[in-house]
Amino acid sequence: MPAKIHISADGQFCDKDGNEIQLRGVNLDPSVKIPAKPFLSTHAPIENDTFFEDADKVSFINHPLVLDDIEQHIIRLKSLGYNTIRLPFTWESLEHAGPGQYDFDYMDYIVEVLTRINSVQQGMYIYLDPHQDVWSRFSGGSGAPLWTLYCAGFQPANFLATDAAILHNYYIDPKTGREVGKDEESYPKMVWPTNYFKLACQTMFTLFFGGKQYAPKCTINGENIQDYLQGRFNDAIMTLCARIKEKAPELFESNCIIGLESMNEPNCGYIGETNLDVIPKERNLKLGKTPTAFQSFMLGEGIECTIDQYKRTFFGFSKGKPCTINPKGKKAWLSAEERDAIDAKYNWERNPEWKPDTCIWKLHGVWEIQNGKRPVLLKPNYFSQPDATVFINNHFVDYYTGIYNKFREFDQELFIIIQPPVMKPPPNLQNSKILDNRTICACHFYDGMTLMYKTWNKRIGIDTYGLVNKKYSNPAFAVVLGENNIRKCIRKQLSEMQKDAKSMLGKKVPVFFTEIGIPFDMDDKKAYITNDYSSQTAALDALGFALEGSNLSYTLWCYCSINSHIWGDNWNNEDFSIWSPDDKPLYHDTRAKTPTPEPSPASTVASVSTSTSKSGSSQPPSFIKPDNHLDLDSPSCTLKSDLSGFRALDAIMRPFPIQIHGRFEFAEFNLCNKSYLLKLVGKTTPEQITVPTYIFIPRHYFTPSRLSIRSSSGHYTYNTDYQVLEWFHEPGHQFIEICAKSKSRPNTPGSDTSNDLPAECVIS
Ligand SMILES: CC(C)CCC[C@@H](C)[C@H]1CC[C@H]2[C@@H]3CC=C4C[C@@H](O[C@@H]5O[C@H](CO)[C@@H](O)[C@H](O)[C@H]5O)CC[C@]4(C)[C@H]3CC[C@]12C
Repeated sequence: MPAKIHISADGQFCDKDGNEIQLRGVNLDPSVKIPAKPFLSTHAPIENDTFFEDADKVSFINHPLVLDDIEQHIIRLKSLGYNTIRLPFTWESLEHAGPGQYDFDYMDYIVEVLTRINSVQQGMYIYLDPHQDVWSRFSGGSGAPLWTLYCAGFQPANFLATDAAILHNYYIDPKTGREVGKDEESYPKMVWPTNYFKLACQTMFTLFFGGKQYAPKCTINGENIQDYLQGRFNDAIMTLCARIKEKAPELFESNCIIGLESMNEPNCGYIGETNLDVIPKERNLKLGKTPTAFQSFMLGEGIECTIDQYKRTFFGFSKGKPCTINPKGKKAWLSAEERDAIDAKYNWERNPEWKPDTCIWKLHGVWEIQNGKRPVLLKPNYFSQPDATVFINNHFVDYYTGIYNKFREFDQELFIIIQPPVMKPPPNLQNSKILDNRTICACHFYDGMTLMYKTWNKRIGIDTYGLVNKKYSNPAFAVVLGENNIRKCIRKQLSEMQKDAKSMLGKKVPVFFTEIGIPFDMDDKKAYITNDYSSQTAALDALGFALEGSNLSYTLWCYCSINSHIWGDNWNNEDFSIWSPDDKPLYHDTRAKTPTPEPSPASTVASVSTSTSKSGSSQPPSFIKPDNHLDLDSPSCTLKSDLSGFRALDAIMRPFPIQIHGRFEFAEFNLCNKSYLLKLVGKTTPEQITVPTYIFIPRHYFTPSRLSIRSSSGHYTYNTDYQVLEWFHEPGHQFIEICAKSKSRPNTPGSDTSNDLPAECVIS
């Protein structure tokens, strides 16, 4: 059973004795965004209305994983040294049939998934993520059930005609099953987040967070839609938590489930928009059809509009030819007849003032149609706020208070992970009742350049976090030149995100990167043919370098068991999975490529003591043995843990301190010369040093007989089963440098052989 995770006084994860620990792992798995039965990836064409009509009958069982495959996936992840899983699930998967009609079969399947993960060797730490992207599948992403859109009065079947959302499914030719047109013309790369600025998603978030303030007429069964939606969402999450506790309480007792995150990437909707008649100057994502808010209200009411269109160019996004959209009589809103049927189905009674067939923003006097034909924007500043922090400190806090209270009623010891809007600091919660000592702050990081261009640009980079948070008077100042500076800039961004989060929540709150990752389909998917993953390796290594420099825990986005070269993660053309069954045939064990080690020179043989579990060496927390009978140095040895299928493995597989007997100071893994440096402040223990610092030293780089270690003090044991170095060091400032010796380069650069060898090192 993995040890319980504690939080130290300076906001680091630690064990009960205050030894710092790191959480590393993946988001498992993005397939939860789409139904499994029928299999409705975003490349399933929408041929007729069954997409909508049957949305209440879908099942998500088998997403995230097919039960029988769980063991192999978890073992594979453990071979990377990973100890943590972020388990996304969607509201839709729990409550697709209608409000309060839960899919208990799916919940029981999730219980089984958790149980099976927990039974693989010593299990994993798992936390739950109520995931969403741009509100729901029906508005171009994932998350909420279809009925939530009906609840707001929308007719999602008309989102295409009114440009209320852009859905990948509409860009698939039903005859060929392939995408129509060329990428940039039809469904551009990473166009799905533009839904955050379209009518459907922007309205849903405004209602969810600010319905009471902005849409007081929208009440359902006597409740404002804000309370109705938040209530249903929180109840669904808590029903899942309660079901897990009822069916498998041991998952909580054995430290398998460590906590719950708040809603993934919450969004402010229209809240804060100062002028609905223009595209906000500060919006840095403009791609494809880009209506202003007012234009999207008009389109939603079936009024023809000519709107801006943007293209991705070398210099960012530039305006192309405007485009005229004619909804041809269709509206994004339910007709009276349609709404009556929906209301009868879900037992909804709406405020009589809430007219059907009408834009709710027109209903609230934001705009009107004068003389039966002229649309006029009456209140361009309807959603405007005195300053940019109003949403986060009020609307978001109100929502977070709801889930916080419910979760704390359920459990006081589990972590609650607060997730602010993406790339933005959290609310100021110091001295607030909803900030306790089991709270973690979630951050997500994606490098704008890598994400939007799907390439690793070594020459030009952008300070994405600085840009998003308007830290520059001119966006040109956010540009960085040269790979080294780009790497340092990413490192600086993560550390600033951490600093900003701590300045809002206090230094005692740990910062956890619950999502960070890269697209693997870089350079027009060249690597899938050439097996040259150097761009991906460089991009991922830059993230690894940034994370380890600040001792940041993280779960990579993502591991997708059903990834394919053609459809990526089966969702909106994304391809972020660190592993793909389609990459298995491309795999060559890099160890096999390195020359068979020569018999080690006597001095090296004396450098590290290796042990297996049999030797009685203690077991590091939450770590597994890949295989019991592994003779690593036997020429015939192939790693039993199957690494085939990992992409950019060189950058994913990284040494890291699993548990520090003391405090972290600095770490850096150098991929080029395969060296790892760790600096720490060792604990002052009055008695003999008996507790080591555990460092994950992957065999992928470091062959036990070729380890070269230099340190400021102490002695080591290398546990080959776990790939873990146990370093018994002195108190105070210490360092350790671990290198993989090669035949041609016997010593660490800058050090001679004698320096390589610490006072006490033995190989058994
Ligand atoms: C010169 C460049 C073109 C400048 C780029 C500026 C902006 C376009 C980008 C700056 C920040 C970007 C956003 C950062 C984070 C995002 C969240 C992300 O969602 C999660 O990521 C996964 C992979 O996409 C996804 O599968 C998960 O479900 C999500 O939880 C989606 C993209 C974005 C909104 C990103 C968009 C582009 C910037 C605004």
